[in-house]
Formats: sequence, structure tokens, C-alpha cells
Amino acid sequence: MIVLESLTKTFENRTVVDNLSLTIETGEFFGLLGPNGAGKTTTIRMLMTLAKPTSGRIIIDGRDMTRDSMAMKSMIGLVPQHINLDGDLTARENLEMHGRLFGLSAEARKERMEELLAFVEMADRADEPVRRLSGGMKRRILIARALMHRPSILLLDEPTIGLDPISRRRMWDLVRKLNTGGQTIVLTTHYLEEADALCNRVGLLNRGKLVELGTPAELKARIGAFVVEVDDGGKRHSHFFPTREAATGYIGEIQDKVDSVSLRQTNLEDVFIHLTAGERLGTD
Ligand SMILES: Nc1ncnc2c1ncn2[C@@H]1O[C@H](COP(=O)(O)OP(=O)(O)OP(=O)(O)O)[C@@H](O)[C@H]1O
Repeated sequence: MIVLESLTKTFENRTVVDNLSLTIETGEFFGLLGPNGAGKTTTIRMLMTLAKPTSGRIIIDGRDMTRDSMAMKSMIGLVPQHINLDGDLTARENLEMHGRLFGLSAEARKERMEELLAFVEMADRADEPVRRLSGGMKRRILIARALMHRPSILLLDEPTIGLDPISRRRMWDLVRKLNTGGQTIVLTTHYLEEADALCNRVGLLNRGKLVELGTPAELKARIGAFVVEVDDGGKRHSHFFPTREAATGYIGEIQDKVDSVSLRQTNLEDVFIHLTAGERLGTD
């Protein structure tokens, strides 16, 4: 379990993570979402011990990590936004280096490496220099590397950026399988359909503050689980309704008066845009 307790980070009088309190349960797949500049990366950097909180605490599995950065490093596995594998080394050599860094014995490294290369379906390409592999393959190796030291939490920072739809879905299957096996996962992403597809619960950060927290279904229900999109005179408007009946009732009233009208279920992107329009979310 991760507990963020009044976590705050200030840069030169500017508070970018503001009194953030949040509990992420063991085994959860949690999505940390928010517009550009909301403070997601800064929060992740604090979890990675790359930035020191100005105040507040990070408690993982009952241990205060703010005072014990070595322990925190070993409990977290990071899949970074930018591919930072050594391109001249093979996948095996990249994983081997990571295992050494975390003090795994030669035997433990070998066993874990083979297990993970099989898991990410890269065993047959594991002895080629990484630079020759596709973006999707490199990202799968990043996952294997992050898991080498058996971290209790896996942080995925925009893990599918730049991937084609097939590779993206393959990554989704992989991380879902990990989570089903009990791995706690924290994801940040700008692809809201990704958070919708993967996360049990999401938190929406805005200007360093947590403004929404719940399951994707709860967040959608807060604005209305069904949306009627109306096109009229080149303009598109969205209207939200709690039930399909209410939405179809509205369609009955307006369909003869507008160019076109459609009904669908609300998605997380609608929630995000709705909150932005209501100025509950501010973008850079
Ligand atoms: N080292 C730093 N010094 C000063 N300001 C910083 C520093 N790092 C981040 N910031 C500021 O903190 C704010 C939050 O940035 P952060 O990168 O955490 O947001 P984010 O939610 O990850 O955004 P994005 O979605 O664009 O990656 C931004 O306004 C950024 O300019």
C-alpha cells in the first residue's frame, strides 16, 4: 500500500504538488491523470527519490520512505517515458546490469531474466543490440527491466507513447496480466482511453491538487453516464444524462430541429473535457 500524506513540492515559491493525500491499495491499478503541468511527473519523481518533498510523507507498506531513499528505490520499478536502455547492449545485458545494480546474485539474475524475457515475449530477440529492436519491443524490455528486482510497485510513466495501436494493445495485455497476478501499478498517461481500459481507480490532478478520485465508472456517473452529441449549424454540443432513457427522451425532443444527433456512453475523455470547460481543470 502506498500512502501519500500531505505531499507538497515547491519550486522557488511555486507550489506544484499541493498537500496531496492519497492511498493506493496493494494490487490496485491506479491512474494518475491531469493536464500538462498538473504535477504528475513531480509526484513520480518524488516516488523515485529523484526529487525531495518540501513537506509531507510517502509511506510504502508501512515504512516512511521520505527518510529511507534506498529502501524506496528497491520497492519501486519505473518504466520511464523516454526509452533509456543502452542501445549498444542486448536486452539480456540491459537486464543483467539492472540486476547487478540492485544486488541480485548471479543465479537470481539469470532466473529472473529468463522468466521476464519469456513474460514480455522477447526471449528470441534478447541477444541482439537493443538499438535494432522496434519501439514496441524496447518498451516491453523496459517493463522486464523495471521488474528485475521484484518491486512492490510498478510505475508506468506514459508507457505507450508513440506506439501503434497493435503494439499499444499488446502492452495493455501485458500490464493487465501483471496486475491480475497481484502487481500494484501506478500509471500516468495522457491517453484517457488507456486509463479507462486499465485502471481500477483514477485520480485527477490539477495545479498540484487532487480534484477528482474514483473508479472510471464513478467519475463518468458524476457528469452523466450517457452523452448525446448534437451537431447543428457546424457546431457540436455534448449533453450528459444519468440514464439511457433520459438521453433518448432528449433525442426525441430535439432530433427534428438539428442536423444530426448521436447517443453513446460517456468516457473518461468526456469527464476531462467537461471539467476543463467548467474551469475545474487548467492546462498550461
Ligand atoms: N525543477 C523544476 N523547477 C521549477 N519548476 C519545475 C521543475 N520541475 C517541474 N516544474 C514545474 O512544475 C509544474 C508541474 O510539472 P510536472 O512536470 O510535474 O507536470 P505534469 O503533470 O507531469 O505535466 P505533463 O503532463 O506536461 O508532463 C510545471 O509548471 C513545471 O514547470
